[in-house]
Amino acid sequence: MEAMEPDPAAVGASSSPPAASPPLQLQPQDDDDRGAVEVERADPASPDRCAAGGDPNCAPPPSPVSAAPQPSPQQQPAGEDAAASCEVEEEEEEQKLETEAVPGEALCTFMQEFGDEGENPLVLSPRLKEIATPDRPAALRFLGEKYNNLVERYKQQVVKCEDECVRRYDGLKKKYMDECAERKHIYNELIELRGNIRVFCRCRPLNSDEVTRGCSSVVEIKASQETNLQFISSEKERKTFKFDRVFGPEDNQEVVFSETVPVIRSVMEGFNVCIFAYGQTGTGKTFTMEGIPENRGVNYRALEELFRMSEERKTSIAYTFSVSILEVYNEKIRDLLDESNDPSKRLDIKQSADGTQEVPGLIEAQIYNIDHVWEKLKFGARNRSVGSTNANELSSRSHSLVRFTVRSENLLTGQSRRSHMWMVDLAGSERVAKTGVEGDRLKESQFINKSLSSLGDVISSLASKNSHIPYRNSKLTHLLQSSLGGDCKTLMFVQISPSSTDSGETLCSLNFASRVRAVEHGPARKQADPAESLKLKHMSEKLCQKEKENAELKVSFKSMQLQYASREKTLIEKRKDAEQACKNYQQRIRELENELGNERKAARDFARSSRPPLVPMRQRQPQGRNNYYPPPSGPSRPRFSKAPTVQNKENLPVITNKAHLGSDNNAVGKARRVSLTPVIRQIPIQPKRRSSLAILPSVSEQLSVLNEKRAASRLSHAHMPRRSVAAFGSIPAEPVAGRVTADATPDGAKLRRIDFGSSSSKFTSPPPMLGLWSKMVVTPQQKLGAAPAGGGPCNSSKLCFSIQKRVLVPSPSRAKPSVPSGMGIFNPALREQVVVGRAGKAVRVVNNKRRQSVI
Ligand SMILES: Nc1ncnc2c1ncn2[C@@H]1O[C@H](COP(=O)(O)OP(=O)(O)OP(=O)(O)O)[C@@H](O)[C@H]1O
Repeated sequence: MEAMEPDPAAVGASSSPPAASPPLQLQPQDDDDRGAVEVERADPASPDRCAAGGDPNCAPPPSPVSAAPQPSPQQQPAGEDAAASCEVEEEEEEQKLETEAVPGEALCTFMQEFGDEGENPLVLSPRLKEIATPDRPAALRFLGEKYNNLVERYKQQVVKCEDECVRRYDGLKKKYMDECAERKHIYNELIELRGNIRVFCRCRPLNSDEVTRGCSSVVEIKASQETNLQFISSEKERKTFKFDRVFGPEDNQEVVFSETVPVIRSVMEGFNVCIFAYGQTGTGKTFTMEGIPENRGVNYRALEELFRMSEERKTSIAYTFSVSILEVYNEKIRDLLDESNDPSKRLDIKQSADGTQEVPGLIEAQIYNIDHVWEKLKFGARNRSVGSTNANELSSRSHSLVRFTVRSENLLTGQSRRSHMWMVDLAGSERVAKTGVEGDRLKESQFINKSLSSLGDVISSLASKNSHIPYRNSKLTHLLQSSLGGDCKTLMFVQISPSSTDSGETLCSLNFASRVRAVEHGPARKQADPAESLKLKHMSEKLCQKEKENAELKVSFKSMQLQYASREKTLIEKRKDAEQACKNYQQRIRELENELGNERKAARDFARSSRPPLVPMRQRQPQGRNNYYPPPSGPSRPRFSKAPTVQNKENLPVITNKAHLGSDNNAVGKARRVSLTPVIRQIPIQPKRRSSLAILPSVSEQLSVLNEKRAASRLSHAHMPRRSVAAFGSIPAEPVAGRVTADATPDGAKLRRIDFGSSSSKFTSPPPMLGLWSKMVVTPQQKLGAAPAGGGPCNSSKLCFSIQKRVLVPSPSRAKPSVPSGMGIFNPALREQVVVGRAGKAVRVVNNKRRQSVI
């Protein structure tokens, strides 16, 4: 037989199993096996403990033959005694026996087969019997290792699966919770939209008395179905009721409150809320609403929650709370916070302006913290009418109502709200016969049943949407009017007993609750503070008024806009016309200026050619000092607006009337320094001028006017530059007073013949200087009334006057008139002379003989 060397790696691997998995302790299948296991335990470090087959770390176990130490002849002691040689022989014999009895081939085959194919040790374990006894321990060790590895692998797989399962479970659970929350949220929204009264059903546990009596439960509530309840009317018959939430006997106060809290929170948002408990006597109405000191009910927890919320929101909303507690006992309202407990005090229900029911005179106590409110609740509970009945030791004999008022003011918007939360613990419906009441208790029961019956009627009417709801049939329904059919959120607890002895009442209560649940009273709405509402009402009225005014103003504004638009259009057109006219005028002015320039030029030329002779030398001033020149004989004479005043001259000559009128012309020579030379000044041409020739006085008028104005006489154009401009600048195109000729000169010489041609009617200003000058030179015959050749006597004299006004040098104010009115005409000395100009005391005359001279 070929000896098998032990593989150190296989040995190491087999000798050190994973720490996490203790080696499987195999139970021996029979005595042989047990012996093998014992061998295994006795020699744990045996090199035979190796794996083979599929395990690469395991090599086939060494053959027992090869593994067994072979005693060499040299190792044997020579000359030992007989006993020692005997022992050795025995050992050798045993080893020989073992080697011969256990062939290692079967084990190797087993291991190979198992290692190659066998995954499941149990499949091959029956083959252990085929293996000879000496090989069994090794086979068992091998199998044990295999088991251990497998178990380890399974364990890892299980852990992995567990992790996976936990993860999936958590995900599914979260999804489920989310779905539930979503469903509840949607359902609540639906309920709010439909305005249903929410109904929670709570079933109390069987009490000790019922248990003792062996009463069974007629109610079945499945934990998985939170909204369903099954009423077992008989063994075969079950009736299912559906409510918004069903609480079983095991549900405690916290669970109940956690479902109630969303409704309670609404009161902080400004909704009116009403929570009431209904049910047979002794079913736990007071327990749910008030609770017991060690296990508080909805009232106390709700107020606690409201105070907590107010504290949480105090930065944005300021809340104030007040509480009123009353009871309806035998159809009378009693104020439970009234310390005087005056029985004569009568309280009644009145409808307020905003349509809600109020109890005037009801005490409304301000509360500031939860301890304070708890005191008030305790005080009210102490005053409540309770009595003992067969059904309940402390049976409520009245309907108890706690009204919690929340006033809020939004600190950011200033909006105020006032909302109520009613918490009602109704008296229990009871069967008189069952409760065994009489006397006062019987009377109480009758009142209780009557008011509960009224409540049932109201609910029925609401459910069937009757037009008339009999709220006023009882104090209870009248008080709860706005809660049952109004715009508040209503929550009803229907309390039931599970006992089979109360099955009739339980069924009644469940039917009633189902009807209540079907009532739709429209969606709730937020309540405003009545004072605030009044203020808002006034404001809205004012707003309406203002809106009306605004609308009227808008209409008038629109019409005005239209008016302005049309006026603007007209004005624009007018302005365009005016601009056009102005342009025309300017064009015309330019034309006239050109004409004037031409005429001036012609006049200058003409004057140069036909200048009148000067006066004799003796009468003339020295040439160097005489600055007087006769006026030009034509329109080319330069324009002047202001002649130098006489006052500005030195050696003002004093010309007396005598001198002036005398025949001696020497006196005239003294006015030598008076300059009559006109100052040339460019005067802008004004387009629009009034015609000075439009109205001219007659000769007599001229003279009188001249006398009157003589004291302040100045050249008219000096004072009225516009007139002078008009006189010299505006030349009518058409002759104003017929064709003007210069035939009226003393010698009949024709100075100038002016034909104005056509002209605009707007330019009917005085004729130009040329024309005027021709008029100025008047013959004595003309003075005496002869009609001039051009325009007749009147026109001639007018022209003369005009020319005097415009051309004459202004005389100083102190100077006396040089020519008295009319004197020049009738004085024989001056008959031949015609005054044509005056400068102070100097008078320019035209002499028949000398033509022109200065006196
Ligand atoms: N869910 C509950 N868990 C434990 N005990 C309860 C529960 N409900 C009611 N009880 C107990 O049942 C008894 C009667 O309850 P309770 O006085 O509240 O009934 P009730 O409906 O108010 O009766 P009544 O109409 O006569 O006033 C009390 O002792 C109360 O502790």
